[in-house]
Amino acid sequence: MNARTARIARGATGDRPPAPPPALHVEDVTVRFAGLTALGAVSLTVAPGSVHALIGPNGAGKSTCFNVLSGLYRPESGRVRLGDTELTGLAPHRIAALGVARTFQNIVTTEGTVADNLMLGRHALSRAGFAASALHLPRAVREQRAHRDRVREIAELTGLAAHFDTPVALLSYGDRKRVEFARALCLEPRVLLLDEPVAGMNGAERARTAEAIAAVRARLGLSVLLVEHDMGLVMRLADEVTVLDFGRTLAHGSPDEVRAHPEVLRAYLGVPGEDPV
Ligand SMILES: Nc1ncnc2c1ncn2[C@@H]1O[C@H](COP(=O)(O)OP(=O)(O)OP(=O)(O)O)[C@@H](O)[C@H]1O
Repeated sequence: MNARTARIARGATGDRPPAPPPALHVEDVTVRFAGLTALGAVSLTVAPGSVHALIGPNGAGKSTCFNVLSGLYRPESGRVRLGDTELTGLAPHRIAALGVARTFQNIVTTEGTVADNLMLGRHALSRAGFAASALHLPRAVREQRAHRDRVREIAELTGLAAHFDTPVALLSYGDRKRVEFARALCLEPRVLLLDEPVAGMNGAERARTAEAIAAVRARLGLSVLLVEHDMGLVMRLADEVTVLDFGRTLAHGSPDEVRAHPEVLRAYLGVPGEDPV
């Protein structure tokens, strides 16, 4: 295990507070689908260590923006940068390796225990190699143990410790969705893209997930870009909010500024002067 892997296996934080991640810059990004402008010169910056929410009505372009950031779509024009590192046009696994991890709206986890699923999230960080692991060489055994310790810490941070050895198929919907969240964290990202993390959850599950996001942000110091329709959650967690509508930036500011913005009220409710939250 080299020094970097050892640090990651121990945990990104160690005893010292984590170094702040670089800012994530989206600059004038345009994506078109057969003439439809899904994103028209959209710009936003996720400040280091902040929670930035991306909101907007259905079809506004939020998922398209996530797909550009995670490398699934290549923009027609514009750039994405993590600090000085160009992410535009890189393959998804390269972007993940540079520290930008994402979750998806739909649950994909159905097999294995919570621990198994979180260990899968460590795969990209594993240095020992298949042969060394299969032969149980001491180096590989040490690395596996360090990864498992870290995975247990992440399970604690995300409220999954009690379910660590439980098959995911036996978990509630909310817990399974939180396994996806925890698995993305197992990559030790510097920026986490959360796509509707509480969609379909009941009130108690939403509260647990909101707590987990706040805990992760406070303890790991990473930046979060959050797409979510639950305005209560957005207003509670976000430092900054960008509002998209028909692929354009409608408003940007603090949750309070955005909540009072007349264009936002119009886009959400079709009437001025009412609160969307
Ligand atoms: N692969 C695609 N091919 C064609 N059109 C697409 C594609 N993906 C998205 N669009 C269109 O681009 C626009 C933006 O869609 P997008 O899914 O990004 O919106 P959204 O804000 O994420 O919506 P929702 O809240 O419903 O998920 C929509 O008009 C959508 O129909």
